Amino acid sequence: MTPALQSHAALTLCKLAPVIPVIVVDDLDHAVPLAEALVAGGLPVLEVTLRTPCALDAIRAMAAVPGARVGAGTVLSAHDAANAKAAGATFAVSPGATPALIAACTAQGLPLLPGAASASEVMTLLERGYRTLKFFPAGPAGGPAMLKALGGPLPQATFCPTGGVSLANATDYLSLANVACVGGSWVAPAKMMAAGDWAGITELAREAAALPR
Ligand SMILES: O=C[C@H](O)COP(=O)(O)O
Ligand SMILES: CC(=O)C(=O)O
Repeated sequence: MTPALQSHAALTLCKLAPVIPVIVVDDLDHAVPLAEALVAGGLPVLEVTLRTPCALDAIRAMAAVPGARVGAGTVLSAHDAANAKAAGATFAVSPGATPALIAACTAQGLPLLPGAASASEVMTLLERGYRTLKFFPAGPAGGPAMLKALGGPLPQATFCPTGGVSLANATDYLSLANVACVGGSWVAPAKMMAAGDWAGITELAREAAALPR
């Protein structure tokens, strides 16, 4: 799958909802109820970070939840990409990008949303054929002002800013012409997951899904 087709697939996913939840699953038992709660609230695209031992099993379980579009986050290597694909991930997200990761996702037909935080990184990914990018870490890298500035010379790149995005500032990003959606962990807080507050998470998802863009 060429990078151009990967970016097309990633953009389609980004357009499904204003927010992609960035999820850290510590307890496999949380995976299915969490996915159900987020989908019920209107957030079907879910990024499960490969940061915990049960992340791949969580992806496997969540991929079976009706309406869920489950991808892997923190995909750093060809090995991660292969594991994510085997677990049923339909897309991969990375904080940056490397030639090895790009080659693996291209070979395996796994749409990659690669991270970039500077004009040179964006230009390098555009050169490789990627037009849908993650802007990471969005807040520390300059926030909405930085993205707006990148949009001047590089309007062909569309972003999913992630890192320091919240309900309070999401609209500042979503109102930009070069932003398709935002990513954030605020819709799946560890405390609410530990408490099994799935109704509360559905409410957070509803608020996020209603954000204008
Ligand atoms: O590494 C962080 C993830 O990209 C999510 O960031 P966040 O917790 O600020 O939403
Ligand atoms: C932070 C990030 O980009 C990721 O975990 O994929």
